[in-house]
Amino acid sequence: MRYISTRGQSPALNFSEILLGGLAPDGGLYMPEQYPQFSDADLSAMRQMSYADLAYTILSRLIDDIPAADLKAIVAKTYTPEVYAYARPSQNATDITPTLKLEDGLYLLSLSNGPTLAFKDMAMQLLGNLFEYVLAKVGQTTNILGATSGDTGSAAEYAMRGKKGISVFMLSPHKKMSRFQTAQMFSLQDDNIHNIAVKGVFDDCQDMVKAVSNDAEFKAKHKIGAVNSINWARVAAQVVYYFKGYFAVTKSNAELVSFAVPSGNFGNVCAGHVARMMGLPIKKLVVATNENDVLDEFFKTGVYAPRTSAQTLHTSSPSMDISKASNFERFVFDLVGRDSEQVRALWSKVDQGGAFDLNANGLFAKVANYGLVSGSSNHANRMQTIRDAYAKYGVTIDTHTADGLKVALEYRETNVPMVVLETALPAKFEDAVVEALGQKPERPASLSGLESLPQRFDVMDASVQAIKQYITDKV
Ligand SMILES: Cc1ncc(COP(=O)(O)O)c(C=O)c1O
Ligand SMILES: N[C@@H](CCOP(=O)(O)O)C(=O)O
Repeated sequence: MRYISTRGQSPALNFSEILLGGLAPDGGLYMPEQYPQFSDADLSAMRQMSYADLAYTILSRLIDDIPAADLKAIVAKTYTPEVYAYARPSQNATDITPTLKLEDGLYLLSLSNGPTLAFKDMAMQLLGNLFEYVLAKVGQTTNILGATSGDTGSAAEYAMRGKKGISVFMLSPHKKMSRFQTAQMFSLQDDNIHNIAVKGVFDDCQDMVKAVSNDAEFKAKHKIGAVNSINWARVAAQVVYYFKGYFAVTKSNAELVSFAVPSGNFGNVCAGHVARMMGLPIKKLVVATNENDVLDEFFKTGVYAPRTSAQTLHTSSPSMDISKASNFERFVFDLVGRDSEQVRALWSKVDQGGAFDLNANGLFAKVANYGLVSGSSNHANRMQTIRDAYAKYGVTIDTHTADGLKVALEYRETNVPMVVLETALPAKFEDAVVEALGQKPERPASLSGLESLPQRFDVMDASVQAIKQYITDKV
């Protein structure tokens, strides 16, 4: 499988060649040249597979430059019950992504049972193992530069700590993550982990990462790698759990399923879009945003108008406080029939702080063909949804999952199961859960007292020059 850039001005490359980098040299995002297709017979064969076997079956169609036995071993080592150890008492602890039935036709897909209690572990643990394998093969090291609004950062740091030849430089918005998220990252004392709190919002951090990635000389000199979902491998790994969730709630491939996805950077729902393009019978992909509702605005109006840092709100689902959704470019690439010239024209506006409107050229009307719909949630909605879920189903959910559930309920259809992706465990957002329920959510015993551990981090202005200097000084 070859990978091409959404902006069409970079050479096509193999998976291992795009694994370590972020943006393509032309500023675009890598996409598979074509989507592998899973037939009805394939789906039937995959239905009963373990998570690891399913992951191998899907990923081996996207990765053909790692020997099959090696890829199989990497996947098997990643998706084990020991790595994804947390499970609610009513769930099967050996299931990597257990499904919880809330009521007839409504399910929660638990994606947050990994080491950092968020769905990011699903892909990041695999990335850690893939990086280690590929780096050893080519005898190289890497300095990962990432941006986080709270969960990618800790997932990356837990996946990469102790890995030979890998250092992590993680930018996060200063004082805008939950107490748990902050402590989970900043309490790490490993020499290869560098936490940098940026005076700004997540989008400022992501812009800094993109600017460094766009400086080809600096990128090559300092071997800069990426772990954000601008890295295709993240999206590829996330495709797997849509298949797993689909099989968990259906008996035959003739059934359709809808998924509700708490969204910010559009990486998670982009993986759902890819799964659908590969032949998974998905009816709707419900994009659920918080008050930072740029994506909801697009799917309702056809206008994509990213907001400035000053216009980006600090909410009680802080990991979704994002106004410039990176992976949206991947979806638009498909929407415009993979016409990279059109993508370049649209993003030349976005990259200059502008917006675009897909109504005039008739493209917005085509969005319906992809099953994408949207809605948004605010603080009052999410508090009420957390209370309702607890009262009706006896389940405590986090604020992001609550945004997903709130919007999911607006799009339920008879005979189409709705699966809400649980993107984090409530323990990560304890203060908000206490506000909603008046009691603390449970957390794994190993993480008790996390917030009291000593923290190590540096504070920085949102400056590309400053982060370049910081990396230069440390490596
Ligand atoms: C808990 C949680 N929910 C939802 C999201 C949004 O996912 P995405 O950025 O892939 O749209 C994130 C961050 O990405 C997150 O950390
Ligand atoms: N919500 C994310 C933001 C980064 O998203 P990514 O999927 O592009 O890595 C976070 O928690 O850091």
